Amino acid sequence: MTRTPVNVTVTGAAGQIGYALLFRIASGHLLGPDVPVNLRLLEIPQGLKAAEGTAMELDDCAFPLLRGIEITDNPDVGFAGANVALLVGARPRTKGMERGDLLSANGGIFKPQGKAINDHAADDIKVLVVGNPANTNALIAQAAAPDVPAERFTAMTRLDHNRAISQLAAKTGAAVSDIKKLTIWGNHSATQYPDIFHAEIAGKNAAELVDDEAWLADTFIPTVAKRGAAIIEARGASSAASAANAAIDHVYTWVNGTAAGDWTSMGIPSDGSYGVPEGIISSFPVTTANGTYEIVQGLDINEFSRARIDASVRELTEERDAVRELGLL
Ligand SMILES: NC(=O)C1=CN([C@@H]2O[C@H](COP(=O)(O)OP(=O)(O)OC[C@H]3O[C@@H](n4cnc5c(N)ncnc54)[C@H](O)[C@@H]3O)[C@@H](O)[C@H]2O)C=CC1
Ligand SMILES: O=C([O-])CC(=O)C(=O)O
Repeated sequence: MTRTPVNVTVTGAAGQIGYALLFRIASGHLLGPDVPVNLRLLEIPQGLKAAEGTAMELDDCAFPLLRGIEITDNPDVGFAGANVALLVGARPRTKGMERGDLLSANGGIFKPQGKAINDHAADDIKVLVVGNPANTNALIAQAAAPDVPAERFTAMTRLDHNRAISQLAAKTGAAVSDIKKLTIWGNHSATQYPDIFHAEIAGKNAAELVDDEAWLADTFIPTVAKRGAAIIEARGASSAASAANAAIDHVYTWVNGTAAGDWTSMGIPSDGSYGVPEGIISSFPVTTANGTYEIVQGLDINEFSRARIDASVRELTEERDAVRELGLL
């Protein structure tokens, strides 16, 4: 049986994450090795020529699963019939820009894109926002799409999740594949909280194995939370291949499910679980199955974790209030 191709829209397709992402989508890593895809590349007019160049290279790979590529600067065209949308293009913070300016500039991108998704995407649309500030950009897009179920709008904290697993593996000498049930809570920002209290290393509790709260507070958490800045410092550009890899992981897991005995981290609209105000897009531990996700319930949150979750959630509510004042919600 030939499968109907899945329409995948990528915004910011000519950027550095786009370049690391598109070839992996086309080779079957986003959805699976038997799922054909149509790519829609959405760029601003200045990015169209570079996107055309990338499309030429995609052609040159002769990917068996790639059934078509469309390039546009019109969101209504870019999201038409989209089943999966990866919102990567965003306005970066430039010198002298205040947070309010950044939120306002991104509102100008994510509000119209949310509306275009509302009006033109397929009924089963799944949205991942990568462009920063990812959680609040996802909230802006979601608010502009009242006809799409809110839970289809997600923000990427999978890069933080993967970074945390890697740091924990390095500290304990464990294999990455032995680490399960790690959680990123809150915002994709320096306030995020990587939580190892429920994590397991080869079946044993990670926090008990590490048994070093000073390392947790002074090394692990800041290393994970500030890894983006450290990459910029070292590379002279922000994380691109690892961000693209995390976007692939996020969507693959959402569509294909978490493994038994494990969970992942996704920025999702809060339902009020764990005292996180309903509606804000915050990272939680989630399990996925059949294209849907559920927050892992019943975890015991100790004082150490509570203070850090609350601090990151406070930042998210401040961002929500700021974009509300700007008329973006
Ligand atoms: N959530 C996460 O974990 C991570 C998020 N990021 C964020 O991802 C975003 C993209 O990063 P890069 O690819 O490195 O940036 P980049 O600057 O290389 O590329 C961004 C692309 O977006 C395009 N663009 C801008 N406005 C657009 C619009 N309205 N519609 C369509 N395209 C538009 C630009 O023309 C450019 O080609 C940034 O906001 C970055 O901070 C980066 C790493 C990790
Ligand atoms: O820090 C940045 O600008 C890019 C980013 O989000 C990350 O690497 O986590």
